Amino acid sequence: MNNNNGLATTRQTELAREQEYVARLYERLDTLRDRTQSQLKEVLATGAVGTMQNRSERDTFAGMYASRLARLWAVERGLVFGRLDHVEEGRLYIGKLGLTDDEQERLLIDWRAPVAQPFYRATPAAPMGLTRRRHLQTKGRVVVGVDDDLLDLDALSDDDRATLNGEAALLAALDEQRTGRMRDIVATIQAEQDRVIRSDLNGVLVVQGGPGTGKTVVALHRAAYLLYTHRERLERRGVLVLGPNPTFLRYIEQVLPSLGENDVLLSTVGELYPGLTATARERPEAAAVKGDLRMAEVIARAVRDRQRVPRKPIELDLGRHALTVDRAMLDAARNKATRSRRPHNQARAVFVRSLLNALARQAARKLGKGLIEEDELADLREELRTEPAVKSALNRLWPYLTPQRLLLGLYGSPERLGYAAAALSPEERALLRRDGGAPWTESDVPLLDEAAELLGEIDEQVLRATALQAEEELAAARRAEEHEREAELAYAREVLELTGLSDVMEAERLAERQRGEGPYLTTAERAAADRAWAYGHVIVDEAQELSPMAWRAVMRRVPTRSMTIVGDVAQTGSAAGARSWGGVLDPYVAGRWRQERLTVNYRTPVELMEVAARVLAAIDPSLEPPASVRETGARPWVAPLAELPELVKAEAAEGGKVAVVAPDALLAGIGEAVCRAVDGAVVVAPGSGRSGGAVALDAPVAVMGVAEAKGLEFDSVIVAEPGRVVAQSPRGLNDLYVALTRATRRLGVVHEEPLPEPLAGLEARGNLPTNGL
Ligand SMILES: Nc1ncnc2c1ncn2[C@@H]1O[C@H](COP(=O)(O)OP(=O)(O)OP(=O)(O)O)[C@@H](O)[C@H]1O
Repeated sequence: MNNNNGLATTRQTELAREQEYVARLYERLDTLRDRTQSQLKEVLATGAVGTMQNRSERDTFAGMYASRLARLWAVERGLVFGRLDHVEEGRLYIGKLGLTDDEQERLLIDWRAPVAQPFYRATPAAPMGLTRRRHLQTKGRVVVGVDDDLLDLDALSDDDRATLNGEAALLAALDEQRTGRMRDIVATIQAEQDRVIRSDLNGVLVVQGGPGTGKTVVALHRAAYLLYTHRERLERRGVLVLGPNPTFLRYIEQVLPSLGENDVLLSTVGELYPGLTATARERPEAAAVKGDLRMAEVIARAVRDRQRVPRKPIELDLGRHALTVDRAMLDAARNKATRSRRPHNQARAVFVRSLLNALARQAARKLGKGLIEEDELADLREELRTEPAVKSALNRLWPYLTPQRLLLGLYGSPERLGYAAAALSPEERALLRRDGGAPWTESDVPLLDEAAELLGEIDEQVLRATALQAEEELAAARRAEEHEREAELAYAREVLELTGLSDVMEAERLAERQRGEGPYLTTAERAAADRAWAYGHVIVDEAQELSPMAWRAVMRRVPTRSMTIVGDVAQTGSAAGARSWGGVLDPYVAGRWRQERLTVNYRTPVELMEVAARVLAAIDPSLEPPASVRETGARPWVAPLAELPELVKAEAAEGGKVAVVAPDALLAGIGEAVCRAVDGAVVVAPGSGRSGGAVALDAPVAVMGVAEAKGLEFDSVIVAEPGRVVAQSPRGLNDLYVALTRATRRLGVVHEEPLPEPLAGLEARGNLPTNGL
C-alpha cells in the first residue's frame, strides 16, 4: 500500500515536471507564431506596388511565411510526445517539429531527425545509447500520462522500473474510438514501421502487409520523413500520393497537414489526368480489358488509324481549277511526318507542309508554269492553305486530336475498333464499345494518358478555331469553373480560420491560389495541373488495384523511379489488378526493387481476424494473416438480412462509426432501408467524389460497396449478403476479405442467401453473450 502510494507520488511529481517543460515548449511555439504572423503582415503591407521583380519577391516571402505559419499551427495537437534519456546526449524531447530557443539551444527534436530514431527502434537488447524512453500523453497543452520503457535496467532506479511500459501507449492509441479521419501515429510508430518510414529515398520500395498493418499510415509518415530529410529536392519536384478512391483521400487528408506537411498532392488514378475527374464505375470485364497491356498497342493503332491514307485519290474543287491528292503524295507526306518522330498533333505540321508543297507544284503545272522558285512555291502553298476544300481535306487526312476525341471515336465505331483492336477478341472489342454520352471511368484515364503521350499538345488557339466541339468543351469547363469557384471560396475561408490566417489573407486570394492562377502556386498545385509533371517521389497506396495500363501512367510521372508502393496482393479486388509485385514491377525495374513486410495488425481484434483468416485461407492456403495485437471479447455474429435496420440501430447506439458493406447490386435497396431506420445514415454511391466521401466519413452510419470501403476503418462493420460479394466479381473472395477486415471493434454478417463456406461457422447473434456487443 505504502509502496503504491509512493509510486503515485512519484508519478505526480513526474507529471508536474513534464508539465513544466511542455508549457515551455508551447510558450516557444506561441512566440514563433506571433513572430511569423508579424513578418507575414509586414510583407503583405508593402502592397502590390513596385516592379514585377519586387512583387514576385514579396509573393515568394509571403508564401514562405504563410506556409511556415500553417506548419506552426498544424502541430498544436500532440506537439511533444516523447523523451529520450541518452547516455551521451542527455535528455532529448521528441515532437512533431524541431524547436530551438533564441540562443539556438535545442528544446524539441523533430521526430524525423536522425537523433530521434532510437525513440522508435531502441530495445532492451539494443538500447542505442538510451537508458530510458518516455512516452508523454497530452490533452491539449496538459500532460496527462507518462509511460516509460526501461532500456538499460541497471542504470535506473526502482521507481523508474515500476512505471508502465510503451505497449500501454500503443494500446491506448489503438483503443480510441474512430473519428472518421485517419490520425498521425508519430507517438507510437513501431520498429518494423520505422524501418519503412526511414528507408532510403532512391529506388522502388514495396511495402507488403495484411490488412490493418499500418501500410497507409506508414506511407504517409514516410512522405513526411522524406520531405524533411530531402526537403530541397522534394519541395521542388513534389510528392504524389495515389489512393484508391476519393473517400479514402478524404479519410487520410489530415495526416500530412497534422505533421506540418501541406504540399503533397493526393490523387486517385481517376483524377490523374488534368481537367477531368473520372469516377464512374466500369464493369469488371471491361475494366480487365481496358487495364490490359495490349491496350497500349490498341491506342497506338488508333492514332495511326487517323493517319491512314485513303485508297482512292481525292479531288479538290478550287473553283478556278481542280487538284488531285493522289496516293503517292499522301504516302510521301505521311512517311515524312512519321519519320519526324513527333507526336501526332505536332507531326501534323510536317504532313501539311509536305502535302501543300506537292499540291502547289501540281497547281503550278496546271497554271502552265514549269519549275518554280521556292518563294513562288511558298506563296502558292499559303494560298492553298486557306482554301476551304484544302482545309477540310487536311482535317480529314490528319486531324488535330484531343485524347478525349480519339477515345470517343474509337469506342463509338466498330470499324475503328476493328482496325485498332485487331489483337483483341470480338468479345473484348464489344466490351470497349461505349456511346458518346457515357461518363469517363477510372479505367479510361490511363488510356487518355497514353493517348496524350502519342498525340502531343494542341495549341489552344487551334483547338478553338478548328473544332466546334472544342468550343463547347471550353464553354462547359467555364460553367463548371463558376460552380467550383463557390466551393473553393468556402473551403478557403475554412482553411484560413483553421490556420489563424484569416486576418492577414483574404479568402479570395487563397482560393485563387487553390485554383492555380495566383502568384502563390505551390508545387503540388502546379504539378496537379500539368500532365507531364515529373514528381520527386510517388507513393502508391492500395497499389494492388492498379492495372498494367495504370502503372504505365504512374511510371511516366516518376522518371527517377523513386517510389513507395504499398499494398496487399491478397486484397486485390480489381479484375485488372496485381497478383504479385514482381509481375507489376519487373517490366520497369526488374531486379531493382526492394521489399519490406509489415506483419502486425493494429486494426482488427483477434476475434475478428480469426474469421477473416478463414477467408484468406480459401483465397490461398499459403498466405499468412497478420497477427492482431488486441483482443476485445466481441465475437463476430450472423443474423437474418431482414433484421439489418434494427441491428444497425443497435450498433449506432453503441457509439463510434458504423459501416454496412453491401454487394453493388443490393446497395441501393439496403441503403434505403438503413437510411429509413437510422437518422443521419448515408449511402456512398460509387463515383460520389470527395465531398460525397466527406459526408460518408462524418456520418454515424454509412452504407457502401467494397470498392468504397477499401482502406477505410470503422468501429463496427456489418457485411450484407457475403455470398453475393463473393459472386459479384472474379476476385470476390478478396473483396470479402477486405470487407471483413474494416472493423476495429465489432463485426456482424447479415444474409438471406447461403453463406460462403468460410463463414459457415459464425454464431447467431442472439446466442452470443451480451448480444455480441
Ligand atoms: N504504430 C501505430 N500506432 C498507432 N496506431 C497505428 C499504428 N500503426 C497502425 N495504426 C493504426 O492501425 C490502423 C490501420 O492502419 P492502416 O489503415 O494504415 O493499415 P493498412 O495496412 O493500410 O490497412 P488496409 O490494407 O486494410 O487498408 C489505423 O487506424 C492506424 O492508425
